[in-house]
Amino acid sequence: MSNDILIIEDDIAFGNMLKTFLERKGLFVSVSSTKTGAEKIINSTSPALIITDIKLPDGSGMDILKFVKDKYPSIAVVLMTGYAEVTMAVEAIKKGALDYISKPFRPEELLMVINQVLKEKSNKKVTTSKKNNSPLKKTSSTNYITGSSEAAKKNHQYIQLVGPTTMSVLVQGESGTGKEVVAKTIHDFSDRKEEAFIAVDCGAIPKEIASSEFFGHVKGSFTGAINDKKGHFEAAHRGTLFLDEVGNLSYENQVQLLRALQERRIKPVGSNTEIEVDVRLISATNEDLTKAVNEGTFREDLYHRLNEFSLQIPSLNERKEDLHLFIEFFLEQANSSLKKNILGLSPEVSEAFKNYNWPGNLRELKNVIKRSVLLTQGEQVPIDVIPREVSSFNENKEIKNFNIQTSEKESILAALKETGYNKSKAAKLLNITRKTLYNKMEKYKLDS
Ligand SMILES: Nc1ncnc2c1ncn2[C@@H]1O[C@H](COP(=O)(O)OP(=O)(O)OP(=O)(O)O)[C@@H](O)[C@H]1O
Repeated sequence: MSNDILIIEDDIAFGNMLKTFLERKGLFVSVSSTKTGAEKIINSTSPALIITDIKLPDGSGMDILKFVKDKYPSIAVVLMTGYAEVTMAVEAIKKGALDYISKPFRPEELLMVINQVLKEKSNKKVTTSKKNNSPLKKTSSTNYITGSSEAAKKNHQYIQLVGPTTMSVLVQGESGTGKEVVAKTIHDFSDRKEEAFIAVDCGAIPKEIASSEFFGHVKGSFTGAINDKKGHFEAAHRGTLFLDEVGNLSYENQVQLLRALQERRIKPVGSNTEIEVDVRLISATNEDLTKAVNEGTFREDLYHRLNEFSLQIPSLNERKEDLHLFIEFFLEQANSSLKKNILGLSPEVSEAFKNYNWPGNLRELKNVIKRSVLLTQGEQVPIDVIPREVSSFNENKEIKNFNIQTSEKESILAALKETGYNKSKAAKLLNITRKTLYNKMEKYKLDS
């Protein structure tokens, strides 16, 4: 596969501007303004990375994502989203997009995302391509911080307890909450830590080639099997196999997986010889597997086999006490990778971060911090470099649930009264920014 980039953007001038900028940085770029044109380019050149707008004249970025995930799962997709489309971007990430970038953005920001994605692609978990037999890689060891919230402390305790056992662990949580990091930490607490930790993205494996991916194949066993290939089970022998997005496995693949786990033996496709494997299994899912079991799409026996111990990772919104720790940690990481020395967030940014609901969880926080560090000139991250969806989250939010007041106006009045007309305190009580409070007071003609 090439290192080419395909930009899909219906604003032709903008697409060409990005192309010129990226080509000056030494990248090979093609541009398409339609979905149909883009699909032709993908079929003929198989780029490494696709950057697509969400709205296209003959379809959407989500269609492109689906097309790529079905046909070329190893191509990375990044979405360019408008301000109002963030929820869709988060949905896209759940469906396999690697990242999104909110418009308007500066070309340097896009370049940073591209470099990050291309770097991650080369170290990333084992995803499979129909075209090339990518070598199995160990994922690099990750830096892990525990957090100080009750939920974080409890989970850490569980990780330490279950780590040294051979129990299968099912890690559940929303996308970007750190499930893979938790899986790697469990591995690091086990006496398998010197052996391989093989991470497999089950959502990226087409079901037709899943058995060859898991169990390997011998040369000539099917068209395209030009060499013997080791499967993930063999690669993880004596170590840990991490199955991410396990709920995405087809029913047939679930049966094969269960058999391998029960018998502790696998047979590569086209071979007559069985191989013994000793693998500790950790799986992750961001969907409710019990629901899938009830609906009959996920095998109950496999579910129990995977779930000898389960961990529920809270969303970032549910662990806001940990936010400052992660901010500091990601800030330090960004400073060191971008060779900058940003000391912290300005008070406005701190406030905005606290109020925002972080639908993409830790991954979103890490990305937002990295981009902000890149764009910050002074010592503190100013409000104008953070994405609009974060800085103005509250402005669009209806004020709800403050005590039992019925209308927004009544809620504001009650909060003002309660705080002796101290606007900062009232805004805090209402969970909005001071600026929003002023706007709302003006709207309702409340004296300040
Ligand atoms: N405890 C932690 N300490 C430090 N960094 C973390 C921690 N948890 C997660 N991260 C960082 O947050 C990002 C998302 O984490 P990770 O990929 O593990 O999430 P995930 O839940 O597996 O996501 P997905 O469901 O999309 O596969 C990664 O860049 C990771 O390094």
